[in-house]
Formats: sequence, structure tokens, C-alpha cells
Amino acid sequence: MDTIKSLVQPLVGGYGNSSIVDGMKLVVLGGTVETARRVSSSAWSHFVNSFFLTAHFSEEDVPYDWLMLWLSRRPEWQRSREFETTTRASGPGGPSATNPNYSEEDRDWDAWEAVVDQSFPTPYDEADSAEDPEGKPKTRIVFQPTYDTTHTIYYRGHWLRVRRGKRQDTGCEMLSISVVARSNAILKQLVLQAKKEYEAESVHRIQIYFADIHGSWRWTDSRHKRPLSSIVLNQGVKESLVDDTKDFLRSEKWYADRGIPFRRGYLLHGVPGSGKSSLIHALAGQLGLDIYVVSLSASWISDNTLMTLMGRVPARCVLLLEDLDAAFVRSTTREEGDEDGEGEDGENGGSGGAGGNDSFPGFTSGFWSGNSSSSGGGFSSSYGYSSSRSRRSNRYRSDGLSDMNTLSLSGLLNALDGVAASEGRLLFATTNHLERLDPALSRPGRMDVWVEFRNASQWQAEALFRNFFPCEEEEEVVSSSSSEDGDIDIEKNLSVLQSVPSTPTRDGGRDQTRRFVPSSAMMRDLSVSSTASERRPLPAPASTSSLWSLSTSIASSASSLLSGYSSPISAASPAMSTPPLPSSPSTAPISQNPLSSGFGSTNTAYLPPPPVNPTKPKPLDKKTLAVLAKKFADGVPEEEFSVASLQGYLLKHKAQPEAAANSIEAWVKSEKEMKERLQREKEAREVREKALREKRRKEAQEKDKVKKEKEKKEKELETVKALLAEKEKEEELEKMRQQLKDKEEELRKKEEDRKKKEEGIEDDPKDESKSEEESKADSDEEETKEETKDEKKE
Ligand SMILES: Nc1ncnc2c1ncn2[C@@H]1O[C@H](COP(=O)(O)OP(=O)(O)OP(=O)(O)O)[C@@H](O)[C@H]1O
Repeated sequence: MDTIKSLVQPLVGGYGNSSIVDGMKLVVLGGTVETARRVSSSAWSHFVNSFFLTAHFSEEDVPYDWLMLWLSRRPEWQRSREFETTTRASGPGGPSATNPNYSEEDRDWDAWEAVVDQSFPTPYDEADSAEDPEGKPKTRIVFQPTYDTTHTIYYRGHWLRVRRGKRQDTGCEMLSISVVARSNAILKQLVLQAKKEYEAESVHRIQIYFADIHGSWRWTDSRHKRPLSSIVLNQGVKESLVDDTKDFLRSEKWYADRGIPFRRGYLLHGVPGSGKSSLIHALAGQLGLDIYVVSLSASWISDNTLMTLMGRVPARCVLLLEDLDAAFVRSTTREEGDEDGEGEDGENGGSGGAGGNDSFPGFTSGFWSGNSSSSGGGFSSSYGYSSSRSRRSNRYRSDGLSDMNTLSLSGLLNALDGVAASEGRLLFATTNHLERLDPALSRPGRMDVWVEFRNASQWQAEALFRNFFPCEEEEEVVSSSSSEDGDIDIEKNLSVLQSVPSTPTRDGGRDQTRRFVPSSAMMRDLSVSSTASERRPLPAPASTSSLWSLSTSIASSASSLLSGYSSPISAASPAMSTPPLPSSPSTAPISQNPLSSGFGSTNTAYLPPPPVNPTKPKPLDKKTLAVLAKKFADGVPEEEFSVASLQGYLLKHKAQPEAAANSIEAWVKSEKEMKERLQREKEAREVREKALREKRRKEAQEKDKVKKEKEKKEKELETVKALLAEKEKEEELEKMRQQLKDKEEELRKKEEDRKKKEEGIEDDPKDESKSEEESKADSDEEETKEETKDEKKE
């Protein structure tokens, strides 16, 4: 106490009364106690931490996803008093995925859902259960550790301390797991188990990563592998691609021995909605590789970001560069400025819904928004390819955002095969406009294999039909399909798959580009593809894709505006599609939809698509299927419609193969009519625009002419004015000269008078005074003369 008193005394001086001193004593005492507490707590935590082993996982790296998935499955979260609830978690088992492994946790959630459904029934529940209780899309919810909270989990005889936080500098999420142990074996075990569980989940799935603005790869989605058999391409194409990619992945040593960079590029080009993205998806699944997508038209992409991204691509993966032609020339719509007038928008727009199953709301990339891309036609621009920066810099998009894309051709080329580029990846690039690519970009070594995608052939149409509808005797249909298809023009089919034009073989070694030859094996494989339809999960257009619904209904509203034309786009319900074409496209979806009587039912553009008929189609016998498929194919004109649009049509007749085959001709007719109508409208618009441009040009010319005439007249006026002024001056001068003359005359007269007078004075002295007057007059005269001279000078 005395010590405290001695400390406080100097502060309060001699004036401090006892209450102030006591107060100060308390402050000092409190401070001392708090400091002691902090020091001891910090010492204790140091002491405890010295026994802990801690592993840190950054969200930028894959183990973070393993651990998050593992954590989300821990039963501890069921009991935890603080947790984060999410519907979007990392990894294949994330809730956004439809997990094939039905876990305890899922069961628990389902039980709760049932209780809630019972307590609070909604019209949506009724509608759902009435239709398809099994097919009801489930959004899984999981619990995860909260930020900046330490959770304790028991794992294999150890207590783990789990902490999730963010790095101060980058804002990147970090997961720290600490354990009291002598060696880090338990942590290794944990990571390996998480990895194993993650991989077990991903056997049937592929992971999709998107490039983000910081130059990192961000896990975006996990998708079911798409069976290759679901991709309908002309014979031999996909099989050859699979062979080529597999061969490449096996040949690392071969490449290393010859000093050739271990990279391979595939360029998929052709019409929209022909299966480019779908093929890449299916191939990645077949090869067990994840997909890393970078959209070169992203506003933030720059040489540096791309270089960083390429350096961070894992060794074995599919690297997808979308819309390669749009990398340097950006436009707000895919058809903006398209001068070729390919008219694909009409077709694909009209067939809305085809790509619906591929869409992934929230991401604008064409890889996911199958329908959005196919309906929009090809990304195009009237400018063509240019490596110049000036054309794209400082442009402003229609949404008012500054276009910051500063990617250059050399930057892209460096990123693809520069020193920092990763090896072992399969590079896939897609474009709708091959002609716009710079040759440097598509040369061998960068793009080793080119695959052309065309509109659907009749053979493809038939295969697509067979894929759609189940058959009673699958195996028999396989063989019959092969024999029926025996007369396929293989030469023609294979013409779409090219090796790159020039193939430099380095050091005389193996030719790097592949030349594909059809084999019977390919044909067998293809037959299997047509029969695998039953196993293939059919896309669920109504429930899974908001893009699908929006584009379809917008198309329907648009078509209904076009003077009552009945577009098949909007003939949405398969249940009502037995007749060739529905007569009232815009109203049918409303009346069919059980939810349509509710909120917003008057606005068809925002209505969900009508529910599809839940009744599964009866499997057809092989003969009927063959007949219907043939009929369907015969009704489809060769290479006129994209596969996506045919798929869209079949989706509308999902449960009615007969109707699909019978109405195809009517559909084709109406589609053609609509295409023609759109074409006509486009032409009319172009003519109008041309006339408008012409009018504006003439107006401008007229204005220019008037302006020039005005300028000319003004000039003339100026000249006249100047002349006038000159004339006036001259007149003035003349006047003055006249005055001068008059005065001179006067003076002369006066002089004469004076002389006469002088002569007279000599005779008469009386005249003296008179002569004085005269001399005065003379001096006046002289003055006047002087003044006149001055004026004249002026
Ligand atoms: N050859 C095909 N086989 C099977 N389905 C196809 C085929 N072509 C297109 N589709 C279907 O059409 C939709 C759109 O296909 P996809 O996105 O693969 O076309 P794309 O050629 O990549 O189009 P875009 O160039 O516009 O991106 C998908 O739902 C896909 O299932």
C-alpha cells in the first residue's frame, strides 16, 4: 500500500485529499492485475501451443476442399453450439451436388424436412409430390465451422482444435487444425482420410474450377460425369479423340525423351449448340480429369493474370479456353456486329431449352450455360481478329462498366506455351468462328487437333432419337442399329476431324498431330452409345434450369408478339403435344402449370416452364423404335438444325416418341418459317438501317453544303463590305480634294486681289490699314492651308 501511495503521491501532489488518492490506488491496482492476467494467459497459451502441432490449409489449395468436405460430414456439428449453415460447400460432396452416397446426415435432414412439411404444408409441396416425389431436386444443407471460432473435434483418440479464418493480406480462407501430439502422424492420417473420402466422392463426378480475378482457380461446381455415349457425333470422331487424349496422357516419357513440351491442344470449332462443350465435359469424365475454365473475354483478364493462371494449372487436367475468337474483341451479345448473317440465332433461339440441362445459374460462361450460348448463336464481332490493344482498350460496355480486358495476343501465346506454362494438361479451345483466329494461335504445337462441329446430320438425328427413348431389347437394337447404319458415309463423317494442316515433325520423330482412321471398333462403340439411353439421366428441363425457363418463355412471348405466329418454341408441355403444333403457345404453359395461378402468373416471361409429363414412356420394341427413329431422322433436313435444337424439340416430347416422330415435319416446317421470318425481319431491319444511314449521310451532306454556301456568302459579303468601305473612303477623299481645290481657288483669288490692292496702295496710302487686314487674312489663309495639308496627309 505504501508503495502505491508513494507512486500516487507525486501525481496528486500535496493537494490530494484521501478520496482521490484512494481512487488512483484502485486504478493502479486494477491495471496491475489486468496486466498480470494477460501475461499469464499469454504464457499459458504459449505453453499449451508448444505441445500442439498445427496444420494450415489454404482455400487456394485442394487439401482445403478435402478437409472441408470431411469436416462437413463430422457428426460433431450436429451437437455444436455454433456453426455455419451453407448450401454451397467445397468439393464433390458439396450440397450443390446431388450426392449419390445418402449419408446419416442427409437422412436427418430429410426427417426434419418431413416434419416441417407436415407442419407447414405449401402449394409447392403439393405440386411437387403430386408430380414426382423422387425427382424432386434436393438442396443439401451442411454445417461448417464458423469463422474465428475454435471448435474441438475428437478424431482417433485425439482432440483436434479446428479454426477457420481469413488471411489478413489476401483475404484468403484458411483452415487450421491443431492436435496435441508428439509427431504429425495423426494429421497426416487425417489429411489422407479426407483425401480418400473426397476422391471416393469424385469417382462419378468431375470438378469444375473457374479462373478468378486474382489469378487463382476457384472451385465452382462438381458435376456428374456425362457418359460419352450421350454425345452424338458422327462416327469415329469421339472415339478418335478419346484414343488421342489417352495416348497423350500415356506418353510423358516419349515427349521428355525428345524434348517436346508435354502439352496437347484441341481446337473445337463450328456452329453453336453442336456439342463442343458437352464433348469436353464427357471427355474429362472419361479420362477422370478436372476441368479448369478460363473465359478469355472476361473483363478483368490480362496478360499477367493469364500467365499466373496457366502456371497454377495442375499437371493433369483439362484446361478449357472458351470462345477463343472473343479473346480480343468483345461485344455485349454473341451476335453483335455479326456481318455474315449466319442466322443461327433464329434456329437456336427457337429451340430454346436444348441446353438447359447444362446451364449453371450464376455463371455466364458458355461452358455451363449451354442453352444461353446456343440460343444466342456464336460469339461474334464484325471486327475480326486483332492483336492490337488499342481496339479493345478504353471501350465501354453497354452496361456502363469499363472494359479492362488487356489481354494481348503475345500474352496469350506466352501463357499457352511460355516457360511458365504447365505441362501435362489437355488444352481445349472452342470457337464459333475459326476464320477469326490468328494463325499463330491455332498452329500445331498450340492446337494440334482440330475438330469441326456442324449442324446435325440425319444420322445424328436418328442417334439422338434412339438416345432419348428406351427400348425393350437393348442388345438387339444395338446390333440392328449397327447393321442399319452400315451405309453411313464414313469418309464424310471423318472429314470433320482434321489434323492440323501442316505438321512439323521435330527431329524426325513421331508425328505430333494425329490422323484418324475409322475402325470397326468405333462403330461398335457408337452402337453402344445409342443404347445407353436408359442409363443416361435425362435432363430435367423444368426443374433444374432457370436459364432454360427464361429463354423459352421469353421466346414464347416474343413469338406471340409476331402477329399470332404459333411457334413450337413455346409449345412447352409434352403432354399436349400429340397434335403437330399447339395452337396457343403463350397461354398453354400457364394453364398447364399448377403453380401458375399464384403469384406472377400473368407475366409469362417469368413463369417457370410447365411441368413435364411425369409418366415414363413405355419402352418401345426394337422395331417400333427403329421405325420411329428413321421417321424422325427422315423429317430432319441434313445439316440444317443444330443438335441442341433437336434436343430441345425431343425434350418437349420426352414421354411421347410417336408424337416426336410424327410431328417432326410440322416442327421443321414451323422452324423454317420462323427462320425465314427472322431472316426477313433481319433483312428488313438491315434495309431500314441502311436507309436510315443513307438518310443521315445525305442530311449530313446537305448540312455540309448549306454550311459551305453560308460561309461562301459571308465571305462575299465581307468582300462587298470592304469594297464599299474603300469606295466611301475614296468619295471622302474626292470631297476633300474638291474642298482643297475650292480653297486654293479662293486663295488664288485673294492673292490676286491683294496684289491688285498693293499696287493700288502705292498710289493711295489710305489703303494701309486695309492692307494690314489683308495680311491678317493672309496669315489665316496660310494656317488653313497648313491644316488642309495635314488632313490630306491623313
Ligand atoms: N452432338 C451432341 N450430342 C448430344 N447432345 C448435344 C450435342 N450437341 C449439342 N447437344 C446438346 O445441346 C446443348 C448445347 O450443347 P453444347 O453447349 O455442348 O454446344 P456448343 O457447341 O458448346 O455450343 P456453343 O458453341 O454455343 O457453346 C447441350 O444440352 C447438349 O446436351
